[in-house]
Amino acid sequence: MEGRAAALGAGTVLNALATGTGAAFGLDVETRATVDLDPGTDAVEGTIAEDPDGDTALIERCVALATERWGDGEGGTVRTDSDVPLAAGLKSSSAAANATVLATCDALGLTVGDAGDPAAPDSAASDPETGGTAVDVTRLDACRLGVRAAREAGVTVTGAFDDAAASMLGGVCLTDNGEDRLRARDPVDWDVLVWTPPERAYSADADVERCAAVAPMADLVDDLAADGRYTEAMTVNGLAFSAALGFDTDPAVEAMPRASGVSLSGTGPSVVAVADAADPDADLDALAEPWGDRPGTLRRTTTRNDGAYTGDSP
Ligand SMILES: Nc1ncnc2c1ncn2[C@@H]1O[C@H](COP(=O)(O)OP(=O)(O)OP(=O)(O)O)[C@@H](O)[C@H]1O
Ligand SMILES: O=C(O)C1=C[C@@H](O)[C@@H](O)[C@H](O)C1
Repeated sequence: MEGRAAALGAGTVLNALATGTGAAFGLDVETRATVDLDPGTDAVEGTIAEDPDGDTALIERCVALATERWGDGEGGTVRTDSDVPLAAGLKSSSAAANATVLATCDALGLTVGDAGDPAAPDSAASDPETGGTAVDVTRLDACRLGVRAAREAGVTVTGAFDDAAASMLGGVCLTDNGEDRLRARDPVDWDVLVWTPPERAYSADADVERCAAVAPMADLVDDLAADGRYTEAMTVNGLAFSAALGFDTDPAVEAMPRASGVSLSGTGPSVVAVADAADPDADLDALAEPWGDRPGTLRRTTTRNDGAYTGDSP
């Protein structure tokens, strides 16, 4: 019983650590999971290809919760391999959890889709009565199970349903992380430049009190995002949370004349700049020059609106 799936990394519009409301958008970087279920055991053993000594508790918990919910409590093995760097602010834990839950569904022979989720991308074709496709598991349910696993594994502060929804569904997802509720989802088509400094920052270690202090700015970012002004929202978010978490704001200042929006992603350290095709001033090639002089890596990518999938391709 082998199953495979992949889920997206994501960038931040609004960090939820101040108010519990967050927003993130799917990036064209993937984490893939392969799950092999064994009905003869309930033990799960995980491996992270890029980090053989990495903590596998999250992905092991994802398999256990998924077989408990949709299978017969089978154990087995799970392996992730990823283009999303760990602890870099690009939502590696959300991508790993989503890919693992979906790969477990795939191994159980379940169909996964968006039936019955009005906010999800293909819900219009979801009703069997009207000729749509019936599914066994919705992607949002799978996403919520991964968030539960992340809370139980202690790798998140709020549950990070914003990151998980963007990783699972693609597009910009605005969420209430207290209730694991998707408030809004919007497709976006941006070019993206990501600068990842050499250091790493685990979300679970972030200074939550400092983040709470910038709650009035988070409310402003929420208002901008709710109006669909995502690029301005992310720039305000980046300035506020860089200040709260002690990150340099110079990369953002360098980006502002050359990007439609720029933000510290998650709890850092990556900084993500986006270029909207309709913005005549955005020029990520020009931004790559000053950012390229900084230590660390530069990555060019785009947004994705399709999200996570089972099997080997979307
Ligand atoms: N590719 C992966 N495969 C398996 N587990 C992972 C993977 N990435 C992250 N994890 C799990 O999630 C934990 C937290 O990782 P990390 O801090 O990177 O997640 P994050 O909160 O999404 O942060 P960031 O947004 O900075 O990437 C890791 O210790 C590990 O247990
Ligand atoms: O652990 C968490 O709850 C979070 C971590 C960061 O990625 C944030 O960007 C996100 O909004 C919430």
